[in-house]
Amino acid sequence: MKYSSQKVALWYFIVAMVLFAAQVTFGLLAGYIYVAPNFLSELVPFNIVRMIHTNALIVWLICGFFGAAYYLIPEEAEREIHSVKLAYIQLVIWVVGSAGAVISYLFGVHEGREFLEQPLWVKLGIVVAALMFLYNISMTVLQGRKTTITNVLLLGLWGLAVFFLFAFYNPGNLALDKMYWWYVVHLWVEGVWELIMVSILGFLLLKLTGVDREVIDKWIYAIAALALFSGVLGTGHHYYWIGTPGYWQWIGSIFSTLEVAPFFAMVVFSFVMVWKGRRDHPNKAAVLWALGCATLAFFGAGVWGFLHTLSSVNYLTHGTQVTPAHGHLAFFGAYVSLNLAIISYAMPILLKREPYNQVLNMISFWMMTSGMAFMTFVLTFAGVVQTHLQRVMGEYFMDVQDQLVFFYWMRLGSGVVVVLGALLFIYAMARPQKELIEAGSEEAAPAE
Ligand code: HEM
Ligand code: HEM
Ligand SMILES: [Fe+2]
Repeated sequence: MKYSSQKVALWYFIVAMVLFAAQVTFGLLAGYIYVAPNFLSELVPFNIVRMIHTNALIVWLICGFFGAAYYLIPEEAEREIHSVKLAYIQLVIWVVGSAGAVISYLFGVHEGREFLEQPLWVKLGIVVAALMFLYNISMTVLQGRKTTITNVLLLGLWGLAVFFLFAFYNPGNLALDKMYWWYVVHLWVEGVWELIMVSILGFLLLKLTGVDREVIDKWIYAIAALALFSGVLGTGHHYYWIGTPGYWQWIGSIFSTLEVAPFFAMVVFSFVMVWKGRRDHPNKAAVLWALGCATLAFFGAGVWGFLHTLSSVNYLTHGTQVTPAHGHLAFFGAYVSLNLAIISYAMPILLKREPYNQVLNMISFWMMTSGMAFMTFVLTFAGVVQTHLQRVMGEYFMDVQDQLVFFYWMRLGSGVVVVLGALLFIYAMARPQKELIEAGSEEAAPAE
């Protein structure tokens, strides 16, 4: 750790990991309700469990991004964070808001609109925390060295905050409501979050492989441009059936197909950097997560996204189990893995524990990855069967659901593996380093 204010990141990562554990646990609960529909139905109905699962996901991913920014910006800008105190106040607001949202949901208080269910006061809290954050990191960058990594990261984080503002606009007209809803949901994950992804990956590859900064910079700019070029009009793939004009079928199909390009470029980027890299970095787990992130994002977002993105295909698959098959692998590959990569890299340094025992971390990678991959396959099969029976043969929704129960059991099984993997990851990060303490090797210099 070069700058003492980087320590703030540690607390963001800890909060992120606690919420991560909660998120996957509620996923498991939702998966169990799918096979035992009456479970908890009076106490905490399925829609509330699902809400906590998806909201906790978004909240911990963003908390991880905050941590990543507080960790890497001092190193990139070559100065301490503008205000450490502000960063801690921001975290407190974040935690209070998250807890407030969960408690509200448990009492059935929410605003509807998937992913944006937070009560108004929580939404306002999110904006206040985001403003504090943007002010803090922007001041740090403006007064320090400006790099491609900080430029693109800042653009992504500002974009994240700006598009969230559409959560406050809730028109009564259902078509308009849906249109603006996608401004948040789509323009985040297939727009500005990709900028966050490529800049954090770029930072990790820079540190882990020792490749020249100029090379990394060119890739970052090219990928950021590709992401925005394809992703903005790619929003059209959500405008097929909501009452928007027919030309969206063409625009959405063409531009969202192009969205595969930035994800493919990120795979090439990561592997080429690791192959070219001169540095044999001791943190193999972080390298594994970084490569896994690019690869799984390509499959989850790119391949599984393309599967149902052409309007002629989406006409049949819209809202079937194909959608969560894609949603799970895309979120896991792109943004969960990204966070776990930067946490794997930064936590040992923040805790002055490097080189740490990475075997457990790497086992957790394979557990989570194989669990999520299996879940994706199972849901894809379920989705194909559902599409055929329900959309082609015209059978009733609930009759078809009854025939899919075998797939839902397998989804539950893979979910158990994912949750165990997640807990193992947290344990691997938090575990005191016995070997090191015994060997008295505390002076082992932490590699950057
Ligand atoms: C990391 C990036 C991505 C993430 C995290 C992601 C996540 C999601 C999620 C969660 C949904 C479900 C939304 C809902 O209805 O509630 C969704 C829908 C969809 N995604 Fe993605 N996605 C990503 C990238 C892509 C890409 C690159 C494509 C196309 C190539 C794509 C195509 C689609 C389509 C067509 C739908 C609508 C499914 C339907 O009609 O039911 N996604 N995505
Ligand atoms: C880090 C891992 C996970 C991520 C990123 C994730 C993400 C998501 C997302 C984005 C959705 C909304 C999907 C959509 O609208 O298409 C969702 C719903 C859901 N997830 Fe997860 N999830 C994860 C882990 C799990 C686990 C371990 C389970 C356990 C079985 C699970 C079970 C469910 C269920 C049952 C739903 C509701 C699906 C529905 O309404 O049909 N998830 N998850
Ligand atoms: Fe989309």
